[in-house]
Amino acid sequence: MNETTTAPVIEVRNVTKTYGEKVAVDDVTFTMPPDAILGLLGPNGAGKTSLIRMITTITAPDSGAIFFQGQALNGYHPTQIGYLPEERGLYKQMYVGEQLLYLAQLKGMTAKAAESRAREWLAKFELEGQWQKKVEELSKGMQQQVQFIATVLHEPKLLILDEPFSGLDPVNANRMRAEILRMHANGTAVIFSTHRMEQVEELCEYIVLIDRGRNILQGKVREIRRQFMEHRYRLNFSGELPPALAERYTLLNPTVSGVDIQLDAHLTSNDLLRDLLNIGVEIQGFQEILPSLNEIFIKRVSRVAAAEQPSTTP
Ligand SMILES: Nc1ncnc2c1ncn2[C@@H]1O[C@H](COP(=O)(O)OP(=O)(O)OP(=O)(O)O)[C@@H](O)[C@H]1O
Repeated sequence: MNETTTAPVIEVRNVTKTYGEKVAVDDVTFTMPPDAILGLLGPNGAGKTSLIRMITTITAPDSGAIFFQGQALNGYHPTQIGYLPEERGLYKQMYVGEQLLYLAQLKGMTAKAAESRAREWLAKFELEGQWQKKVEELSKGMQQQVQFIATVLHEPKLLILDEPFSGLDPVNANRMRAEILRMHANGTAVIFSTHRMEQVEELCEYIVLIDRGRNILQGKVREIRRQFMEHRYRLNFSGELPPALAERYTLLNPTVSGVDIQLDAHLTSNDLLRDLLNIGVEIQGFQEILPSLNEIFIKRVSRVAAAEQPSTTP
């Protein structure tokens, strides 16, 4: 096996990018995990697109370096990448089929191979009747699916998808999600960029969280959620809650059949369960509450901001 096949698909090392005075990407370092879809997350203006534009060689870093399968990015690598930008970029006046063939040939495919694959892909999205339509005649969602097809047609090693589901109805979003997962299972590396944290939880096992140009958190989603756990449990019960419960614990979000229990850090879930049984709670359900990525993001950002506050002590 040669060295490049075992190297990570993308490695970003100490990359910085400025536009005039604006530092859009500030010393970002991360490596694509070998098996997981990577979620590139951050609020509007965080620097995600600036980073992606460097990975796709549209722009170059001011400092730092990006490696594709162990090689410094070069002019050949864009043919190995499929990029679906947030701002869709199809030629509106061109016919769908003609456009797909044109874009696939730019990525090095022959017209013949591109045509048979384009027809297969259009059929998957039930768009086979659109070959002879102009892009501007399609609905927004259909245009997005055509652009997705243009992104994947040349079977890139790396797929970069910026908000791919925006504007799609649930059926088409699910269809696209299934295709992304299928390609990933077949060995395509995927970077999924979004500010919609809940979508990341459905698709990604690994995240890189960017805020104001900086990488403020990265790792496996499950481990990050554990790291930010708050010893909080959701209890579902039947009947009345014994008053002793409220005397012993901090209770949150009560409803007629459920309540969240905040536990002191030195107690375990088994301690709590034992106590609930002793008190006489009729337990219907019991589950640890893991924080959502949204909550983690807000917490992490506020921690970073607090650490950056200038000291008020003289
Ligand atoms: N060509 C440019 N010239 C000047 N400033 C830019 C340019 N491109 C981006 N910026 C600035 O760099 C910062 C990062 O922008 P970027 O588009 O990378 O963010 P983003 O995370 O992709 O945001 P969004 O989720 O809104 O797409 C922003 O403050 C933006 O205004």
